Amino acid sequence: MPSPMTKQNVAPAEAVASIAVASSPPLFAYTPPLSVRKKCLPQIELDGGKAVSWWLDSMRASSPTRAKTAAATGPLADAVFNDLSDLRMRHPSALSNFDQIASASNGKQIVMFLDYDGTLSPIVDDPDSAFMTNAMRKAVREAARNFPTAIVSGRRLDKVINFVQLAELYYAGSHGMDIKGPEKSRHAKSKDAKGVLFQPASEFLPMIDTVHRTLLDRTKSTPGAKVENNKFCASVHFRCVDEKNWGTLFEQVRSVLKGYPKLRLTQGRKVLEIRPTIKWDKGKALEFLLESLGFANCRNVMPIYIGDDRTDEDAFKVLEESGQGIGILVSKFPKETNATYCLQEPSEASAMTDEPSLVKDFLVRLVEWKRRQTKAVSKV
Ligand SMILES: O=P(O)(O)OC[C@H]1O[C@H](O[C@H]2O[C@H](CO)[C@@H](O)[C@H](O)[C@H]2O)[C@H](O)[C@@H](O)[C@@H]1O
Repeated sequence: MPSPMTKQNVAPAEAVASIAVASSPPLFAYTPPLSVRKKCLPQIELDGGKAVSWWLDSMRASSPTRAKTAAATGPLADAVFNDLSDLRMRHPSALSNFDQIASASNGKQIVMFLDYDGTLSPIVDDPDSAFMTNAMRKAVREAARNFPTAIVSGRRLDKVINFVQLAELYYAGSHGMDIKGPEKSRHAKSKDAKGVLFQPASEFLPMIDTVHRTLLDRTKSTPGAKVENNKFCASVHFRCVDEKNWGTLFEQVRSVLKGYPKLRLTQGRKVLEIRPTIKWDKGKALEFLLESLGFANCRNVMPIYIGDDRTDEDAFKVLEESGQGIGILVSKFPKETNATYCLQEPSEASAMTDEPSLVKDFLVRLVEWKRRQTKAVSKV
């Protein structure tokens, strides 16, 4: 059982130094497959030697709107396209292979974990306008009626609850550092799960608050930059910043972080994220929730995690390493991933179909399948 934050789960000074901004590659940046990187040695340093240029490359590659934007053009773009078919073979579509997922889940208790941005809501320019549709809300509500369901987000808890507006869910905000369960749960096996509340980074609250204010001030000269206070972490958005100013913005963020060795920098979709160095992430949150629900060391449980971002990889990795559960990556483009399946292969894509609507289709199908199973069992 993960314990509340103690001195032991704060990364030691050496570990902090090893992930200091100036000397490390980005943790959650889009990384082209090795075959691509080898072909592009002049553009991307494999030894991580030039940290700032590494970060800038990865800022350019984050959240591509077209595959070619991720890879620029020329040999890198060609190599990305050549790797596409290989990645598709390794991470097939969760919808086209639904029967496989259903048969693996047969007789097991599904526990559903859903990321928010880019999974339940489409990616939009303004983070405060990332609303989910009513149809998606209905699909999530139905999922929660049939399976224990948790939203695991980088957002602050109150904001993500406000977007989702469903009382019957478990929520893990701030990349899993702020966990809350429903007052009433029809699913919890363990009575501890009701109203579960866990904040492993609570001692960082004043620090993040100060850093948030300093970032607001330091980045105000960069047009389009947006700083978001996610309670136990802070986000600096560059989606609306002109690419020619990304270097300046990165330096502004780096200059603030220099004073805080207990914070680290990671990257999501067109966003730099400042987080405590504690060993806690979406993967740990998944383990914590499974345990709180009473499914620790349970062989007949099937956790399914759906997410689109680098931060979701921690959860995919936990599932992959435990050999139990299914990770589903939501992405139009090839990415290295620990997920087993993907949603939105090019064959599923159309101008009218965004990734979240495929997530909705998957949830609806899973609920229908579960209902059929329950009916069949009750007839016997
Ligand atoms: O873990 P998530 O629920 O996926 O949250 C990750 C970050 O999502 C939000 O930013 C992203 O979505 C925005 C709205 O579509 C978009 O404008 C931005 O570029 C994306 O990075 C959120 O604003 C961040 O605080 C979360 O950390």
